[in-house]
Amino acid sequence: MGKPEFKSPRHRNALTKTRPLLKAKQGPVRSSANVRVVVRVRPPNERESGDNSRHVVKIVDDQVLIFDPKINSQAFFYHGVEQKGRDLLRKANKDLQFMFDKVFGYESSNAEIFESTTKNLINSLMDGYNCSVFAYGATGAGKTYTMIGNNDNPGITFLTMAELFKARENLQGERSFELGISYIEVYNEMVQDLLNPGAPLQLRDDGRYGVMVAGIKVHKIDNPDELFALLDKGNSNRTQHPTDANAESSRSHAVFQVYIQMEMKSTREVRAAKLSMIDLAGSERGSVTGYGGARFAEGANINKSLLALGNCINSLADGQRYIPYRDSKLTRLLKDSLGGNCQTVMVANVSPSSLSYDDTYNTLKYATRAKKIKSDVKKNVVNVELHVGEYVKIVEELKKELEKVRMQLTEKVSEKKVDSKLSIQLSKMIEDRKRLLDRMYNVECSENMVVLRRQLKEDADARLSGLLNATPDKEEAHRRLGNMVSRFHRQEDTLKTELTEIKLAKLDLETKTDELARQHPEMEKIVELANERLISTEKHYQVDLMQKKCSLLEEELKSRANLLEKTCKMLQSCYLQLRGHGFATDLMCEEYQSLVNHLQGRKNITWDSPIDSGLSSTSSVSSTDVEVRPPKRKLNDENINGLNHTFVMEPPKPKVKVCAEELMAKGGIDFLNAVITEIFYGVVSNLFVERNLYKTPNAIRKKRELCHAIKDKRARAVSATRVNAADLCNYNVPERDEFVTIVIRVMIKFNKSVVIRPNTFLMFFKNENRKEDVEQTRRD
Ligand SMILES: Nc1ncnc2c1ncn2[C@@H]1O[C@H](COP(=O)(O)OP(=O)(O)OP(=O)(O)O)[C@@H](O)[C@H]1O
Repeated sequence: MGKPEFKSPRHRNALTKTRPLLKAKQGPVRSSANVRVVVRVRPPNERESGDNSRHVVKIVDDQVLIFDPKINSQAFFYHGVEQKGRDLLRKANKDLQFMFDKVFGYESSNAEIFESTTKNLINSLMDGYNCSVFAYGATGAGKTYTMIGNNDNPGITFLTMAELFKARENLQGERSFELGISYIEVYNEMVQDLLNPGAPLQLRDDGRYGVMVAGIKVHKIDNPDELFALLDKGNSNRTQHPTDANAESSRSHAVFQVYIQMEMKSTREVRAAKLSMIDLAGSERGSVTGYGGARFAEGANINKSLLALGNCINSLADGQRYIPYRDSKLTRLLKDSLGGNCQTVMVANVSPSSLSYDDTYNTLKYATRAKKIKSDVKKNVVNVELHVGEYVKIVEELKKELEKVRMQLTEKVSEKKVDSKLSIQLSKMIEDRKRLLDRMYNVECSENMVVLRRQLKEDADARLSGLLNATPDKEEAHRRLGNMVSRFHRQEDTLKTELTEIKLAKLDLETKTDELARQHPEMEKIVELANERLISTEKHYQVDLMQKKCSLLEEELKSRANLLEKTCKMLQSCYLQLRGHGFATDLMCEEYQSLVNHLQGRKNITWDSPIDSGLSSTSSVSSTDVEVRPPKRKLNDENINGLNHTFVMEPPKPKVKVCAEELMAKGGIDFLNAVITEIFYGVVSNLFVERNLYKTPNAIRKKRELCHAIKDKRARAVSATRVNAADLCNYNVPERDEFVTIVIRVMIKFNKSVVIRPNTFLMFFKNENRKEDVEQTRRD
């Protein structure tokens, strides 16, 4: 499609204004554009070629013509003398110059007209702009010839439609087309469907689509043949009557409309455009028609509508707000084409002959006025069809979305049901676990109490065995206690079995609960919470159980304390009586004293052997073993009054004497070292604890040092090849007396006497003060 040949500055402006619109992607985009006006001067017909007429239109160039130009007339002679002035008897030439967008002369073909007018409209149509072309002119001026033409010279309607199909073919890859046509005529102010002749149709104003022909049928066309067939059909139905001016005069205004809908395949943008091609009825003066009656009325109506058209054009050209479209059916129909949303081309057809002087003059005047009309052009990108299409699509999508949401909702609901089921299941499991826990606690309580009672009964039986002689009473008591113990045992067994079952069931439920949480992570938190609660409850039960056991033991302790008190009182009484009567043996006294010591929390210290005389020598240390005895204290009679008084008794003889050599013989030097080291390590720790030394920072430091020293020793001992007891003195003990105490405690703890050679022992006491102590001890 070629570039439009706009030459006038005005139309160049119009073009530059219009071009960006064509590139616009989204619509509607508005702009104003002038009506493009071209004038076609048809060749004079036979009648006009006679002597009685002259040419009143002179085409200067392709845009300018002169109406009624001055004629270089032959010399005017008066009385044989050539006169300088004009012939005053003749009418003066108007010699009016008209300028149009294009002026076509006699030789111009319809194809040329098409090239300069409607061909460019195809681009606009493809961009979604409404376009209209109407042929204006007097009867016989060549309107129908221009619009319809003939077989040899098809009119611009055919050519435009052919171009439209060509464009459709070119653009079919990128967009889909739908084409429809309607063909109507306005005859005597009645609208007829030329493709389906019948009753007159009514015009309706539609707020959205403008003026609509009610009941008009739009024929879908797919190819040019269909179109041309319909066009032929419509033309044949058009009202024609011969007039003086035209033997085949069209007595109606014919409106051929093409509806184009395009959908962009890539963007799915829908564009719609309407092309209106109007062949107006010819204007004529009543005097010209030469007819009266029906033809005259017909002409009057034509003139009326054309007059209304002229008024509309004038109003539009003057920029008035009110345009009298409603004055005629024709102007109502052309409302869109003239001042509406339309790119309009007006082809003004004129006869060159002076026989149509006034008609031509009027046509040229109207055409000039029409040039001033500015139409409000907008691209129909977003149009009804698009909305409908979009809405259908949106509705479809919304339906899908709704369905999806419904599905999700259903799933959610079912999920919620599952959740609810799971919750119920979980709650039941947790309740069961709680019930089991309660039962377990009760059974465990019973079992613990039974065990404790059974143990107490066994203790009682043991005590009883020591207290009673082998008498029937003892046997009876023993039998009774034995029965009770047996009963407790049975109860224990039953309870233990029950407890095992409960624990298994509880474990099973716990596993199930954990499994449930694993399968349904959303339940994990709930399960975790429930577990924590159950654990808390279980701990609470355990504490409760311990308290019960403590209570029972406390009662037992009280009972035993009571028993012990009675026993001690009785023992003391017996002992004192025996002693008073001189029946108390040494052993008895010793045991009594041991008991008293025991009750006081004191322990005996057993020394290996008496220190021999050699120990008196401070300068030399004999190699003889020594037994260090605690100072022997005399029985203090003043202190005999109660057990809480101290009795000084001979320490019992050591039961076992194991010398270092024996230890070595048993396990070797390493074993001896290990034993001693471990003993020391443990004893040191215990010592500090027992003496509450750990409470002071100084003691803690000492303990640490001591422990480190022992550790070092242990480390050294492992690698030592030869160690003896003398190495004991090498310990870096901060305070010697502490160390002495340690050694003593080792002996007590193991209930053994470690034979320490005097020289070894004395090495600890190099200090003179300590040596004195030792000597004093030895003396004692
Ligand atoms: N450019 C032209 N070249 C040759 N013949 C033409 C041309 N224009 C018109 N004619 C002829 O002039 C006659 C009248 O033309 P036409 O029927 O097109 O006039 P009209 O304006 O439609 O008249 P009416 O309004 O009465 O229908 C026709 O016979 C037509 O063939």
